[in-house]
This record gives sequence, structure tokens and C-alpha cells, in this order.
Amino acid sequence: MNENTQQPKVVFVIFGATGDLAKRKLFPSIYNLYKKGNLSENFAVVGLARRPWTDETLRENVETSIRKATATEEELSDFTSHFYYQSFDVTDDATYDGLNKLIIDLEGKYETDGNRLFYLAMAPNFFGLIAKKLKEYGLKESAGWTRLIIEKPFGTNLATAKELNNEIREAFDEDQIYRIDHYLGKEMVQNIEVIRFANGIFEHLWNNQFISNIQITASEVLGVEDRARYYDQSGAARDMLQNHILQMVALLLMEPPIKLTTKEIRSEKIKVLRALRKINPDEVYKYFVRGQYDAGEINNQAVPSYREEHEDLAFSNTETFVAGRLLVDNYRWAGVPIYVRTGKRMAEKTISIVVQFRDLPMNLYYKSHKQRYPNLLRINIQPDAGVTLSINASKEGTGSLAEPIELTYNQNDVPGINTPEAYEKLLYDCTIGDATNFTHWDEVALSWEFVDPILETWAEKQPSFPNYKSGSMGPRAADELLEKDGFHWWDV
Ligand SMILES: NC(=O)C1=CN([C@@H]2O[C@H](COP(=O)(O)OP(=O)(O)OC[C@H]3O[C@@H](n4cnc5c(N)ncnc54)[C@H](OP(=O)(O)O)[C@@H]3O)[C@@H](O)[C@H]2O)C=CC1
Ligand SMILES: O=C1O[C@H](COP(=O)(O)O)[C@@H](O)[C@H](O)[C@H]1O
Repeated sequence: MNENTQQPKVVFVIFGATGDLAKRKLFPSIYNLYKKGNLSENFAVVGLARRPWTDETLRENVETSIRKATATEEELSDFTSHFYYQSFDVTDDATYDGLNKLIIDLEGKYETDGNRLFYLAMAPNFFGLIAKKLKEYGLKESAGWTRLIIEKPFGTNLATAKELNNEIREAFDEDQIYRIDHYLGKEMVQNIEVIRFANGIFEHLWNNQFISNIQITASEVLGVEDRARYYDQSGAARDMLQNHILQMVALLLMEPPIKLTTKEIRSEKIKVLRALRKINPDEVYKYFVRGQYDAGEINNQAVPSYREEHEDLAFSNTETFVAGRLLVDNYRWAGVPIYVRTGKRMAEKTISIVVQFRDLPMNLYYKSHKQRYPNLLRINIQPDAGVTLSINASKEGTGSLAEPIELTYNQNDVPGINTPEAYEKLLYDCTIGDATNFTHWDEVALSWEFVDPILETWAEKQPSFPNYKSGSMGPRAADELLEKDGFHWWDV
């Protein structure tokens, strides 16, 4: 079935084809695009890494990674026959000419019109170098389009992000650069705009007169897994807050764009990020909470503390949890706190947004003020994908008393809906040249500007870690953030 009208022709070049991201996300996503007819037969994939694999080894690995997708043997071999491997060290100049030759051969064989998509699924310290070499060895020169997808993290602070951006911009134009943030490929994150801008009942109330606060939670059950080396240098603020969480904030608070184009949507998101109130160093501990998980229990299973996960982490002061209270200084949002929290080894895997509407000045249907239930709009991103609206009504037998009831749409319950993986959507968008759900440099820079003072202040003082139990919803201080304002985290 072809869900979209365009069936791109392209050679994908994956740097880091033997790695975790390629195996878990990229190969299955390319397969799904192919299976759904969102990719024409005119495509090839070149996998690159240092390991001395052959085309056959790569194809076997691709097969293993997509087996779950229940393909027949014939479908699998048709698909994997488009994959080619080249053993390649990105630091070795001698390898780039050979790569160009292989791509040109494949362009002839598969008639891909010279379209090239370079995907950098490698450690970020290689991003600048690869971009430079692609230009230097003429791999950017082709009869079709050339695009570059860059994985996260994009720098470790504003200064390093600028350096990286300058390196990449020397080789590629901004409109060829696709900085991926996979949260922007999630169905319900994309739906934020639709829910807001296609519904008068929400958009008319979407401001500080009617909304008392907004809560964003991205909690994970998993711990650091085998990414300790990366994660310990990063921590929750760099790993999740600087990118995924601030992107959701921008989508939730932006003004309606004048058109649904990449340029207009980005321009509105950028205005929100510019309006984020910068945190003064002396306010960091008042408005932001950091945490690191201790041992605990999740789903009745004992799990170790962060420091016990790997010998290199034994004395780590890296945060695995961050919560904060953000303010956006513009006419629409002045005074509305946006609470965010994200962390590893929490009680459950959830990504959800709760929009709490203001109480009525006087509600005739409650016996006491304590029983009031505000209206809540929940945008459930994962594991449920849908929306829930909490309203008040009298239930049978409760007479003239109001009780909260929930109106729920859960996409997971709708038969026949097969929500595509975030990476699948974003890969497709890139092949058709739609950069709407990728981040512009200005968004990256503004997000670092917001996060940097928090990280700098934290770096000055050793935290008292661990400070939350695995299987909990984070440190107690994260609850106090809201309690000080008379709110509490809603269940997610
Ligand atoms: N894994 C994940 O879930 C996520 C990953 N990311 C990002 O994706 C990127 C890749 O991550 P991930 O796949 O986990 O990393 P891995 O460590 O699993 O893979 C790294 C890849 O780079 C290759 N490589 C390393 N050095 C060289 C070199 N000098 N020349 C050529 N190839 C080299 C490795 O292969 P070989 O050793 O054979 O050379 C391997 O294929 C990172 O930027 C990460 O932050 C982002 C979100 C989630
Ligand atoms: O980018 C990242 O995201 C994942 C969480 O992604 P999700 O789609 O499962 O919500 C996180 O585990 C990882 O640390 C981070 O790098």
C-alpha cells in the first residue's frame, strides 16, 4: 500500500552501519518505507563502518534486525539485495574516493537520479570531519539532491554546538542539513499542532487567562543500559531536556503559524524558545531539580543504582533525572508555569503532556473547595497514543454533585492503525525534502542558551546523589517544585 504520493529514489549512505542505532531503528525504518511503498524500487543502501564485513554480512544483519516485521523469505532477500557494505574508516582520506565510486555505480544500477542521503549514525565527534570530507572528495556533487542527517547530541553546550555547526555549514547549506530529534517524528508529538489548531474549543482557551499550568513528563523505566560512556558525559539535561523536552514546549506554546510550511512553523517555535525566561545562576536550585537513581524495584524486579551499573560510574555525579519550572515571557503565556520532568529508572515509561485549565470562580456543584477537579487535557504520546479530556458531570446516583469523567481517544485501540516509528517518518520526510520536523540551527542554539546556565551552576557544586529510588517518580524535590505554587503532578 502506498500511503504517500511520493516514492523517492535515493542512495542512503549510513555511517555507523554496524552500530546500535542502525540495527534497532534505521534498517527497520527503511524496510517499513519499502514495504508500504513509500520508497521506490530505485534505492540502494551503503553501510559503512570499520569492521571487515562484506555485503553478505551486512545483509544478514539487516535481515535479523527486521525479522520482527514478519517478512517472508522472498521479501527479505528482495529488500536486503539493495544493501552494500564498505569497510571504511572515516578518519582515513584514502577511503572517500572509493566510496564515491561505489555510490556512482549504484546510482547507475538503481537509477536513483543522483539523490544522496548521508546519515551520520556515529559518535558526534566525527560529524564535522565527515561533512568536510564529503565536500572535499566531491561526494556532495551529484545530478540530484544531497542531504545530510545528523544525529544527536548536537554539541555539549552552546560553544561546542556553534563550533560543530560552523564545521558542517562550511560543507553543507542549511537547507541540506537535517538535525534529527526523533521526538518530532512521534505521531502524537506531531498531533500537538493538529489538536491545537484544528479545535476552537482548545485554541480559544490556549493562553494564560484559561490555563493554570502545563506539565510534561518523559519518564523511562530503563536505566543507562550499555550507553554508559555516552550517557555519563551527557546526563538527563543534555540528553532529553535540551532537545526533546524543549521541542515539545515550543510546539505547545507557539503561535499559530500563518501557513503550515517548514519556514513558518520553525519561525513560531523559535519565538517561543527566545521567550523562555533565562534562569539566573542564583535561581537554578529554586527552579530546577537534578537526581540520580538509587537501587530499587521495578515491576517486582530488583535493579541496581546508577553507580552500580558499570565500574566507570562508581563515583559519577551525572544526573539521570531533571525536573524544572519554566516560564515563557510573552503576552500569551506570562505567568503560566510549565513543569517538565524526565529521568531514567522511573516507575513507568510514559511520555505525556497535561494541560490544566483554570478553575471556575465559583463552582456550584462541589460540596467543598477541596473536591474541585480542574479540566485537564492530556496528550498521551507513549505508550498510549491519544488524548483524554477530563470534564465534570454528574454521574448516575450522585444527584447534583459533579464528578470528574474522562473522554478518551486512544489510537492504540483503533483497529487497522499501524503507527509508523518516529525514525520511519523522519527518514521519509528527509527523502521528500520536508524539514519541518527537523531542528533548525536557531532552535538548537536557543535551547543550549537556556540549558547552559543550569549546567554551569550544577557543575560548581557536588550533588548529594543518589537521591531517588529506582521505580519512583524522582526525588521529592521535584514534587515540591509544584507544591510551592499550589499544584501537584497529575498521574500519568
Ligand atoms: N542508539 C540509540 O538508541 C541512539 C543513538 N543516537 C545517536 O546515534 C549515533 C550512533 O549511536 P549508536 O548507534 O548507539 O552508536 P554505536 O557505538 O553503537 O555505533 C557507532 C558506529 O560507528 C562506527 N565507527 C566508530 N568509529 C568509526 C570510524 N573511525 N570510522 C567508521 N566507523 C566508525 C562503529 O562501527 P565500527 O566499530 O565497526 O567501526 C559503529 O557502527 C550517536 O550520535 C548517538 O548519540 C541517538 C539516539 C538514540
Ligand atoms: O534520545 C533519547 O531518547 C531515548 C528515549 O526515547 P523514547 O523514544 O524511548 O522516548 C532515551 O532513552 C535516550 O537516553 C535518549 O538519548
